[in-house]
Amino acid sequence: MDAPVLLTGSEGRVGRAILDRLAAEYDWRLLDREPPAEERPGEFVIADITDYDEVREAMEGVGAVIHLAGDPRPEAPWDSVLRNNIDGTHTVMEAAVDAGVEKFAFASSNHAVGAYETEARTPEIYRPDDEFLLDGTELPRPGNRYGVSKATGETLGRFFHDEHDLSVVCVRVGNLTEGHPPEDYERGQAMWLSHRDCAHLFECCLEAEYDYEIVYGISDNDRKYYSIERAREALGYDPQDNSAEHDD
Ligand SMILES: NC(=O)C1=CN([C@@H]2O[C@H](COP(=O)(O)OP(=O)(O)OC[C@H]3O[C@@H](n4cnc5c(N)ncnc54)[C@H](O)[C@@H]3O)[C@@H](O)[C@H]2O)C=CC1
Ligand SMILES: O=C1O[C@H](COP(=O)(O)O)[C@@H](O)[C@H](O)[C@H]1O
Repeated sequence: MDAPVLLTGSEGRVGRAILDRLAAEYDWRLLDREPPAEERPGEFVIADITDYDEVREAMEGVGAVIHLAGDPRPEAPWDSVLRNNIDGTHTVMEAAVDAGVEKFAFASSNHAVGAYETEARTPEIYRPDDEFLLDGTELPRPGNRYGVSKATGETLGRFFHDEHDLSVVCVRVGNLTEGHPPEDYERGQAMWLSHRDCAHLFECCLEAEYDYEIVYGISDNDRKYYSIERAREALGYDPQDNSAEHDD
């Protein structure tokens, strides 16, 4: 990818995991409503993703977008996810199409499918010997309004792909923590995404050729109920980390 890459939500946890490892690899254009906390690579645009004109201007000349900006709280109220996650994602995708962007990676979430974790299945599905596996072909099944907003973002991606030919990959990100998986939290260990694998996965989203994809964004954990096969096949994802290697 030679053209600039627009990274929305660059000041957040996922944005920093990406930039820590890929700062020198791309011509970055960073966008966040918060000013940068420290020096960042490339150009920085302070804007709100619900403002079409500001986002369209930031999109000029961009080849690919990694769209992270939004409210990441599973307990976020409807007015916030409606504005930041649904309207914001629609605005960024529309501006991308209008600017002729080729590729769009959308940070979806495990919470788009959280309600598959029924009482009957849990906690067994969080354990290595359980065979239950979601592979990205299942229907969304959110367990909260935040999950609804992420499933909606995936559907917006489908629309902008089918109607406007934008290449879209929706990454259902698991639980990103730095250095080691969440402790005393089986669910978090099953969906751990290390910083190293996170940066690699989003790099794959910038380099691979695809039409419309939904993939799971987790490390190669022994405990898992999300398949990473589609991410391997469609994107060339080759994760290096495994939460089991951090067991005490
Ligand atoms: N951290 C995680 O483990 C996971 C994150 N995700 C998704 O990844 C994305 C990034 O998450 P985090 O980095 O953890 O969140 P974060 O809260 O650390 O970062 C989000 C960034 O987006 C910016 N932002 C929010 N609303 C905005 C708006 N209207 N206009 C411009 N900027 C705005 C914030 O200022 C912040 O810097 C989110 O969409 C989240 O739903 C999904 C699954 C897991
Ligand atoms: O989508 C997200 O998921 C992770 C993991 O969910 P959790 O309910 O196990 O904490 C969450 O930490 C993150 O904030 C959220 O954006």
